[in-house]
Amino acid sequence: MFNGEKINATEGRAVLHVATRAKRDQKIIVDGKDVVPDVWEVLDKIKDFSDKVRSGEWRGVTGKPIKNVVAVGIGGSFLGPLFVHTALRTELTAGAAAETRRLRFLANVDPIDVARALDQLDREETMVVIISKTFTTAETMLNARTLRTWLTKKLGEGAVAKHMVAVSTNVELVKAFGIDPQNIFGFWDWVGGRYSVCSAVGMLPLSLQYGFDIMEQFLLGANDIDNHFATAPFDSNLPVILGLLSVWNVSFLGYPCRAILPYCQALSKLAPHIQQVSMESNGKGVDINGKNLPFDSGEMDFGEPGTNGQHSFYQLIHQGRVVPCDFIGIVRSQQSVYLKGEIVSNHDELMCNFFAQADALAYGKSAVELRAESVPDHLIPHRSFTGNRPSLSIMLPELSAYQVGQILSLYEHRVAVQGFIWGLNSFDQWGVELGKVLASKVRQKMHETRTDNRKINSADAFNLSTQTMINRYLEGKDVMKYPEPRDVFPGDLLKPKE
Ligand SMILES: O=P(O)(O)OC[C@H]1O[C@H](O)[C@H](O)[C@@H](O)[C@@H]1O
Repeated sequence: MFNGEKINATEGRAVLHVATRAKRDQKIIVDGKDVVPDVWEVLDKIKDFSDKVRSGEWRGVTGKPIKNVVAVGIGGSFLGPLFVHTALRTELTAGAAAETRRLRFLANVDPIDVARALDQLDREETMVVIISKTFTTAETMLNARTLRTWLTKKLGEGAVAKHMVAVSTNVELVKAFGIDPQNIFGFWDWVGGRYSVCSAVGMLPLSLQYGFDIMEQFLLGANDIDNHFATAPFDSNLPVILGLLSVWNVSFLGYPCRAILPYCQALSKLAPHIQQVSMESNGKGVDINGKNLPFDSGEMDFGEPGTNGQHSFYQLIHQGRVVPCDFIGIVRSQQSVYLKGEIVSNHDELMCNFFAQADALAYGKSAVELRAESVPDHLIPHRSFTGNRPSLSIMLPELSAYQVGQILSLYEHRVAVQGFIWGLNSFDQWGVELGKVLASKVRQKMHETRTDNRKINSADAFNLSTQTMINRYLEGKDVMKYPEPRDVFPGDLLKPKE
């Protein structure tokens, strides 16, 4: 991976997200060329651009400074940046740097997400960053067209140059969309979408919100774990140890789930991000050579911050199925509350739970202990805990941009280790294609039926259940035939004043 070899064999690509956070003086070679200067050319451009926007030198088309950013993207062009943004919002330095600025994300093609992303935003003070590696993803492109209309309807066509920028590897399509080539922030096909948060995908919107200097700390944290992964002996190499533990739990003990349980609200979007990193990478049916795997690969990830999860699904984890858990705790919290009269601070209280849960899973509670507590015999089976349930705990000294970069890199490399051991390609994602193709067919038929004012029939060649479902959907619409497009935004309906 680090040598720039094309280990993503099915797409003929190198896998070098580590280059996106390389230090200026590192050398990383792809096809005989050092790519680190290219990485820094884009990072320097991001610094320059974000400084201009944040200082108010860059203004919107009506002369107002830009205060809000809407980042439009989905999958890897959304989850990583959302994770980092959520992690930094309440960190004191980052929070102060963001002042009154707002960063929103628009991922889903659902118009409800449009309404929520745009709620309360003044177009004159808003910049839209379209993030798409391919610039062909259907959801992102419709959302990009939607926001272009939202801007130009009120501010005129000139708004695009001042209020829309893009992050993509596909410069030609971005230009065709109408975005000024100067306002394109590039990256490369050797950065996988789900591994792209350290490229312009994350660095541009997050630098606009927090400033480049803070985001550079995030890159340094990721780079620190990259170096550790590349150089530390296996018996003290964190991604290797974590990856081996996962393979042991999944393939040897037969526990295919993993719960990611940060005792830190700022890490509430870690699990959704790692779901993509892990499940899109290692959820494969064949090995690197295309042969059926003789075992189930991948793990099913889910998670919620502690202590919320304790009051929800921990019941199953303690007494039902065995689910290996990752507990993540922080020594010094981003925020502090300590009330008079309480015996511990609020963060200590949170961490007491962090320590308690791992113990409860490991040691459980036996019938003997329950009897000693005078629990009635008939309740003893219900109140017993088997113990011997695996978990691991990671504790970080604090959670600032640097540690956020460390956690990101730790999980990315752990997933790669698992994929290497399972012998599969962790860097392609052919499994997402079929649904996209079928959605295109449905889109075409939906257009035809609603234009021709007719229902789906057997000639449309859907299976009977899909045909029935689509027709039931069409019956429920106010009008079958399409009304004239109105360019009305859900946000407009929510906020008629603007
Ligand atoms: O960045 P984009 O090209 O728009 O891709 C966004 C997402 O789309 C696909 O469905 C892939 O499965 C993801 O890996 C990718 O992150």
